[in-house]
Order: sequence, then structure tokens, then C-alpha cells
Amino acid sequence: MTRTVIFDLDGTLVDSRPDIRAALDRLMAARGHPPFTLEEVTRFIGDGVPVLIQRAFAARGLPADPTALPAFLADYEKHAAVETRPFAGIPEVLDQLQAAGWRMAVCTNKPERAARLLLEALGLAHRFAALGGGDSFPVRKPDPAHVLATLTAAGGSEGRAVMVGDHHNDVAAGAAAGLPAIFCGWGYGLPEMAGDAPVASRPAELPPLLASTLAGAPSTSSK
Ligand SMILES: O=C(O)COP(=O)(O)O
Ligand SMILES: [Mg+2]
Repeated sequence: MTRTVIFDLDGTLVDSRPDIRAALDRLMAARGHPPFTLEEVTRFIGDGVPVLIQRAFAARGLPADPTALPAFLADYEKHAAVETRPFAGIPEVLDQLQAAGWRMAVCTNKPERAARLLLEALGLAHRFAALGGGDSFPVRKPDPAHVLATLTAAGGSEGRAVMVGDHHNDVAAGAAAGLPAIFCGWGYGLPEMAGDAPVASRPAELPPLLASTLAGAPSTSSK
């Protein structure tokens, strides 16, 4: 029976911070505000673009602006793959997992259209059986329904799936969905966000860790 790995996107498969930061800085510059540091932007990422914008505006003491989200997205979608690249080792890991028969999906809080454009620009889109974006379903991570809907769309089954991500939202959504999770130490999350999840410190550790994590997980499905 097929095994499925559900990957988070930002901070897990791709280092998207430079282009998120650039689009955010253009948004702020248009309002007469200075750019953010990479560290500031790192803390804004993880809960989707609407929250990213809220955090950026709050950091500059700006009131909410309903025009900011569509302006950011229109700009970011055009420039999502200028500097964004897969983390070193990720393409090889995807090759290995595919060869080992793993089905792969992406469950990201990034809006679906931007995520799809980015994966296509990087030549990675064809790898994934499903893409669940931050606006694909009525809920998003840490809500487990986001993970489960992505798993269903990929044709996977709950007892044979693992969630892989770099943020507390990924670990929490996986756990609440009944899926074991692996925390990616190379991403944007703080180390304590791993909780009890096993930690991969670099992408090459993922294939063996995925196999052992799934083997050690209680089976919740006979499908
Ligand atoms: O868009 C975000 O804030 C985070 O996206 P991710 O879920 O792929 O990490
Ligand atoms: Mg992430």
C-alpha cells in the first residue's frame, strides 16, 4: 500500500524568504516605510499571507489596510521564484522518495495560486499528487482538516502518511490529524517548535527518518 509524505513548503522544501521579503519591502516602500531584516520576515512567516501582512503592519505601527493583501499577492506571484530555490539536497531527496514509491503532496499556508506558480517555476510541481494551499479549504494549518483534505486529494490514507514541516503549525496539524510528523531543523521555525517530533537536521536525513517514523507509528487505518 502506498506511503504518502505531506510536505510543508516555505522553510521545508524551498527557501522562499528572499522573495517574500522583497515583496513585503516593496509594499512597505510604497507606503513610505523602511525594509525589514531577514530575521523580522522569518518571524512573520508561518501562518499564511494575511497574517504575514498583519504582522508586518503591526511591526511598523500601521493600521490594517484591506488593499495590502491583494497588492502583495499580485506582486509576489510575479516574483515568487526570483531568488527562491529548493533547499540544498531537496531535489535529490524527492528523487529518492519517488524511486522508493512514496506519494508526495504539499500542504502549505501559502495561497494555492502562489504556491503552484512557485512550484511550476522551480520545476517541482509534477512531483506532487496534490497541493493544499492556505486558501484551498475553509481552514488551514494548524487545523488538521487542512492536512487531511490534502491527504485525501493526494489519494493517500491516514495510517500510511507522515507530515514534514518546519513550524509548530505543521507538527500540531499532523498530530491532530493522527499523523506522525518530522520537524525540519533547516527551516524558519524555532527549535522548540519540534515538540516531541523527530528532527531532521538536513534533507538527506529525511528518507530513512520517514521510513522509521512511519514504521513506528500506530496504524490507524487498514486501507
Ligand atoms: O505562508 C506562510 O506563512 C507559510 O507557508 P508554509 O505553510 O509553506 O510554511
Ligand atoms: Mg513552513
